[in-house]
Amino acid sequence: MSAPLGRLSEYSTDLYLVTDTAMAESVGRTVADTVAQAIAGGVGIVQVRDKHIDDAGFEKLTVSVLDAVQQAREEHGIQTEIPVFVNDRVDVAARLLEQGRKVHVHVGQGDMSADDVRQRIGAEPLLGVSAQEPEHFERARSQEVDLLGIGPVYATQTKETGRSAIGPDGFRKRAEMAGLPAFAIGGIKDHNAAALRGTGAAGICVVSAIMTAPDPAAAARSILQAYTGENS
Ligand SMILES: Cc1ncc(COP(=O)(O)OP(=O)(O)O)c(N)n1
Ligand SMILES: Cc1ncsc1CCOP(=O)(O)O
Ligand SMILES: [Mg+2]
Repeated sequence: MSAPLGRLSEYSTDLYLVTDTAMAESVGRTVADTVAQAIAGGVGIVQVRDKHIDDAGFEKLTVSVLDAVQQAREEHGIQTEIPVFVNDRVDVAARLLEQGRKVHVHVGQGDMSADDVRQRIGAEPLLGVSAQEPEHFERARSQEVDLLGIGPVYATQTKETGRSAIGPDGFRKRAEMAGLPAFAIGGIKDHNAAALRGTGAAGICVVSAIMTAPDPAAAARSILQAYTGENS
């Protein structure tokens, strides 16, 4: 059984895009343009992830994504808010929040602890945590965590995770015991997304299959259709 969506229930959680600047640039696009197109294809949550730029560059990148999200929502008449998560950079998120920008935070097991992040950003922003093991789930449940990223579900070239792919069944088992909304991540494409339907996922997270796609809107639409089984 999947966990209730809690504070995520006001969002479209099925498809969560995690950005990669180098991937977007390799196909001649900006991250902001890619995000805008992906939203047209049905992406409902965005995370800004860039391991290479400094904090000032990351802050600028995040502002460009926030603006692109707003513009895309207006252009496509999307009423539902699309939350933008900051990957790892808690200081940047705190600065943006101080400026009145609405951002959320995602951290992994090797990053700042969820309790410390919460102290830094306050109660309102959403907080996501990467988790793989029962003890990670248990700890997250005792903290003010809103969602978990669980994976890699399939093999991925995007991140050196040091872990074997858990597959849809491995994800299902973990989502069942997680007790928090669980997002599947790692190697998810249109040809393997359907296997995650009915696994208790709150949604699926995608990086390369959208960031490098020639048409990010079409890629998002096709992954979403495969996952939900619904035609848009
Ligand atoms: C939704 C989501 N799930 C998992 C991750 C991975 O986070 P982490 O383990 O901290 O690795 P990096 O992304 O920081 O390399 C994620 N980013 N998002
Ligand atoms: C950030 C992250 N965390 C676990 S797998 C992964 C990368 C997933 O990228 P892709 O969708 O390109 O396989
Ligand atoms: Mg991290």
